[in-house]
Amino acid sequence: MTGELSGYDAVAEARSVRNVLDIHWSRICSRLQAEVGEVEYRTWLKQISIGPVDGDEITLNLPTRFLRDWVRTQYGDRLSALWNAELPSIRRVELQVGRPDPVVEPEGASGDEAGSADVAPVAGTVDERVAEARSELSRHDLAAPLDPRFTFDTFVVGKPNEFAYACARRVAERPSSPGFNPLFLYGGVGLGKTHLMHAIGSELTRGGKVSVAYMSAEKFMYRFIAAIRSQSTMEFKEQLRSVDVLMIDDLQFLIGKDNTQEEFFHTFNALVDAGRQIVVSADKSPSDLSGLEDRLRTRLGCGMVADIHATTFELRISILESKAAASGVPVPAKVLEFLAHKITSNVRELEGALNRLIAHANLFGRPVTLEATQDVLHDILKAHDRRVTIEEIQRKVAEHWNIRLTDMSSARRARAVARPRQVAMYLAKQLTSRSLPEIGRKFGNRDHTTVMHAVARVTELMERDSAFAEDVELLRRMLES
Ligand SMILES: Nc1ncnc2c1ncn2[C@@H]1O[C@H](COP(=O)(O)OP(=O)(O)OP(=O)(O)O)[C@@H](O)[C@H]1O
Repeated sequence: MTGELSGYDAVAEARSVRNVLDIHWSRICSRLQAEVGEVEYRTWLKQISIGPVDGDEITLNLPTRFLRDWVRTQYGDRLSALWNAELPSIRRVELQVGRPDPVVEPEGASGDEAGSADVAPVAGTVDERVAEARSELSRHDLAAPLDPRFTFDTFVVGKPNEFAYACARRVAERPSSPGFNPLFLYGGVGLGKTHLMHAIGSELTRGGKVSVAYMSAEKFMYRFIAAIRSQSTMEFKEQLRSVDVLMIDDLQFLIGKDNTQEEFFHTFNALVDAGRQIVVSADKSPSDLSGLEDRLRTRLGCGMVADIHATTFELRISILESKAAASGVPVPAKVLEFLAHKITSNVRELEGALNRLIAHANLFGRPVTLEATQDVLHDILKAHDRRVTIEEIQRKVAEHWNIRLTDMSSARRARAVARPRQVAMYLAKQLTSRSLPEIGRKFGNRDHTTVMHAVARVTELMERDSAFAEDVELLRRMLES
């Protein structure tokens, strides 16, 4: 790679500005999907296409007037807020009845990067594009604003994230400490990387003495391309290199974007050499980010690398408890447990589900119950459907009554063990297509009549004892829905 971009590269990358809007839009769509659920999203929001940006306003098109009106009343504010969070220069969203903009092939684009996946064509002559880009660049702040909700206080710490949390705290207390620069946070989607970065930023800027620039890698690319188009790369570099702390989120986005990677590499070196702090997040560790330049990966890995592991049940419960308490709406422990069992993939989805429940409770003034939860979150829960296995049933039931998993197949007959075992057999009959003899075999080679007896006994007990019935019902819902 060379230090400067050729004119050809510059124009080619400049063409992707429109594509960058598409990228922002696809991120917004993912968020909306997580927030409102698959069904609502498909019914109302999927039909939106993005139109032009004019000043601080972006136009979104919908195919019919009815859809436009509905989306405007139901989601208008949320769409504006999400666009503003992605691109702070956008403050308003105009919803129109219309079709997507036709894509215009630019001059001189033939079989080059214009056809590649990350570069979409943009209309206009080079001069027009430069002028447009300049005004666009001047409208944007260097960095995205920090989200005041993402602080250390609101971050719930547990085993899976305690190391990353401790490293983030340390950087916020003493930036540029040896061994902690760069700080590289990595982990799966929605596990709190952005939250921790914003928390570091908020902590550091509190005194007003430290300048922090936080931006996503996409935004970094977008800014860089806009600078190239407006022939102001020097200003862009100077701006970036004047901050005390630079934080780049979702670095994996730069994979395959060689020119932007190169620019980032130079900025990175300039800042670290000047004793400034860098914080980077990605979905993988530096060594696993194949597609990033080797020298960049090496530099990224030479400070502190901290991973955020997948959440545990305990952490999910703590997060839900904390978010429910902050909302002021009482949410029964059983509902929190249910959610923490069902939605295990990422915290964003978990939070989205809880938010929907709370919004529903507020809107209709009804208490949150397990039944309401099943109803309101029907689509989300369905997306988390899985085939239930007997082993899973045994594990959940053993956990629930706090007995050893081996007791599911042991010969012990004490009631504390025998009753949960009967419940597990009952659930195996209800939730799987296994035959009675097959179920018996999984429970320490028991006879099919033992399973029949267990099913009858549990059914009878459920009729007599409502607390017991509720327990079994909760387990069934957790395993099944
Ligand atoms: N430990 C936690 N305590 C409280 N909230 C959390 C925690 N972990 C994640 N969250 C919340 O979950 C949501 C998603 O987190 P965040 O955006 O930080 O994830 P991410 O790891 O950056 O995801 P992505 O890979 O999509 O960029 C945020 O609203 C965040 O506040």
